[in-house]
This record gives sequence, C-alpha cells and structure tokens, in this order.
Amino acid sequence: MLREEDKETRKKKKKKVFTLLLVVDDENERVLLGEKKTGFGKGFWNGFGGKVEESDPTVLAAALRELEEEACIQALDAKEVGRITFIWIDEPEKPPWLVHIFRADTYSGQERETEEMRPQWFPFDAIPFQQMWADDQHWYPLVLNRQKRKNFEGTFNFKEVTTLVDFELKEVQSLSMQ
Ligand SMILES: Nc1nc2c([nH]c(=O)n2[C@H]2C[C@H](O)[C@@H](COP(=O)(O)OP(=O)(O)OP(=O)(O)O)O2)c(=O)[nH]1
Repeated sequence: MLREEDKETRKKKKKKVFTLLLVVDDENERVLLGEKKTGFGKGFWNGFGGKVEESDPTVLAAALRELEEEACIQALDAKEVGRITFIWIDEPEKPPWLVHIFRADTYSGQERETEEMRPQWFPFDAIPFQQMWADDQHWYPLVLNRQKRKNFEGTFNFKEVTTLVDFELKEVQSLSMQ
C-alpha cells in the first residue's frame, strides 16, 4: 500500500495522457458505449478514446479523432467534464495516466462497429458496470446527471492492473490547469 506522501509524489509525476468520450442521449436516457475488441481493457465496455498523440492539435481534437476512428461518428458539441488520474501503485516505474473525460449530446453520422469497438446504446439504469473498469460506477453518475453542471476530478489507485484499491473524487466548478 502506498503511504499518503508517496501518493502525492506519484500524482505529480509526468503523466501519460488519454481521452475518453461519452455520447449521451438525454431524451431517451441512454449512453453509447463500445465493447473493446483489442488491446488494453479488451472485453470491457467503455466510452471511446485513446492516447493523445503528438500530432493532435488539442486534447479535444484527440477525443474527436478517437471517436471517429472507433465508432465512425463525429461529435458536434463535445465538452470536457472531468479529469481522472490513474495510479498503478504496484508498478512504480509506470507513469500515472491522466484521462480527460468528454461528454457529447449531439453527433453526425451513424455509429458502426470497427476493428477496435462494437458500439451499443445502454439505458442509464442498465449500464454494465460488472463488465467495465472498477472506477466507472463511481464517476459515471457525474457525467450522466448534468443538472448541476459541475465538473469533477479524481484519482484512482489500482493494483494488479484492474483491482481498485482506493480513490478520491470531487466535484469542481472548473477543471484545474494541468
Ligand atoms: N472508463 C475507463 N476508461 C479507462 C480507464 N482506464 C483507461 O485507460 N481508460 C480508457 C482511456 C482510453 O480511452 C482507453 C485506453 O486507451 P487505448 O489503450 O485504447 O489507447 P489507444 O487506442 O490510443 O491505443 P492503441 O491500442 O491504439 O495503442 O481506456 C478506466 O479505468 N475507466
């Protein structure tokens, strides 16, 4: 287990940056997820996203690119709503991962299965959390319930890749500079 001061040190290390975008259909109370078919997190349902590349002009552009690559649709109003840091407590050499979470309410195109993802709509009350990353059940409600229009930031400590050890999560007025 990491001591509190070690956690603080690890959080400040240079991070690897990712995006994750959730397409939400508020009217029908459902969210578009994809079953990941390859690589890290294979078999899990997730939003669409991936690593931010040097060639991406912005993090938002990276999020839009990944959505298009993985589900063949173009988000029209994507907005960053949260930032989550993942710390791999039993792998000291592995940098923390920073995931920028986006929500989109409108899009163009027709979602399609790709080599990476099989898209499917899920009602808000039937999200398959048992087949998702362990942190998701904690922060999804903050993305889906946008009544309060607050953003969120969190840190999740994992061991053995998929076991969630502990976490902190808070709502914030605006996202911090990173
Ligand atoms: N919901 C959720 N998403 C996560 C967690 N951890 C985590 O990396 N992700 C997301 C962030 C990214 O969108 C995605 C991992 O990126 P990726 O490995 O698919 O990246 P990529 O497509 O660029 O990679 P590649 O396979 O093309 O090399 O998974 C988590 O705990 N919960």
